[in-house]
Amino acid sequence: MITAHRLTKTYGRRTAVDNVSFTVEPGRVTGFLGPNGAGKSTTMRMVLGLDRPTSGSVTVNGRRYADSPAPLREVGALLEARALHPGRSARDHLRWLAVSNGIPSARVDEVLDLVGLTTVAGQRVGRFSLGMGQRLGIAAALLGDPPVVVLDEPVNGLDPEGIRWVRTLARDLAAEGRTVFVSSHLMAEMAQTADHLLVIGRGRVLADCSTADFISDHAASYVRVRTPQHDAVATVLRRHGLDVAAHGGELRVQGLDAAAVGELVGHAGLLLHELTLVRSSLEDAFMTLTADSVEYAATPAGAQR
Ligand SMILES: Nc1ncnc2c1ncn2[C@@H]1O[C@H](COP(=O)(O)OP(=O)(O)OP(=O)(O)O)[C@@H](O)[C@H]1O
Repeated sequence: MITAHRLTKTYGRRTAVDNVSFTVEPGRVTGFLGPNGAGKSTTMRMVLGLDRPTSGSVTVNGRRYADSPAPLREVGALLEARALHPGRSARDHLRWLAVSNGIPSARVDEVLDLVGLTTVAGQRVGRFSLGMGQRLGIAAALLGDPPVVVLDEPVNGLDPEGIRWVRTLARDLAAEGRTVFVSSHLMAEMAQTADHLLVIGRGRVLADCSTADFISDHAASYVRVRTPQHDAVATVLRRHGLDVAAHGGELRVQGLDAAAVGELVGHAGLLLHELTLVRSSLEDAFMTLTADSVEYAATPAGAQR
């Protein structure tokens, strides 16, 4: 379990992480979501003792990571920046890590196999693609068979097969009872991987809830109505207290499900050409939630004046 209590990190006058409290529970995948610059990496670095909090604290299984006698056996981590010796082979890189952490070298071949790098284990890592580097980073994270796994943007640079592999791996690790904390700026990807979501923007927690609750709370829906009797239908629906907005040739209706909207229109003796429940995508929900906290927002062309 990872527990952060009023965790804060400032760099000069900039507050990267602002009074953040959360727990990451074992046995499930917790997705750590936020737009670029939200403070995800800084938080993860503090979890791993690589950055010192300005105030507040964070513990892993009840103690600070820096106080752990065998860190690699306690927490496995993949961080965004890769620090690899380019001339070393993948196997040598892992062997070196294993030896320096008192892990039997037989474990090296196990993790190479687990991440699908066995056939290229003798190649120099300097020639690895981004995706192979990510796999090697994950192999290193799993070397100590740790109960807590922290992955910062693990799907960066992976192809669709690789992305699916990371998703399955994260879920398998959680199913084994481990604490799995995975960051991403991709909402849709996280929705498929994580059981629980921690969403941050500008260093603050915006949501801390199950993925299912996030979807039902934030992914708005409306009923699309197409009718040749546009104005009459809008009047009837509004008279029943529904929120009706005209968009081009369609009406967007909120407040009742599609069947109930259809019945109201039918009872009024009016015609319907289309009745569809439209859900906004999760990506839209995430953008709406974090809109005020995006560090580098593009201004739509023409909106500058
Ligand atoms: N070493 C540092 N010195 C100064 N500012 C920093 C430092 N590290 C991070 N920041 C700032 O802190 C804020 C949070 O950065 P962080 O990298 O944690 O965000 P992030 O959510 O991981 O974003 P990304 O997905 O872009 O990596 C940003 O405004 C960033 O510019």
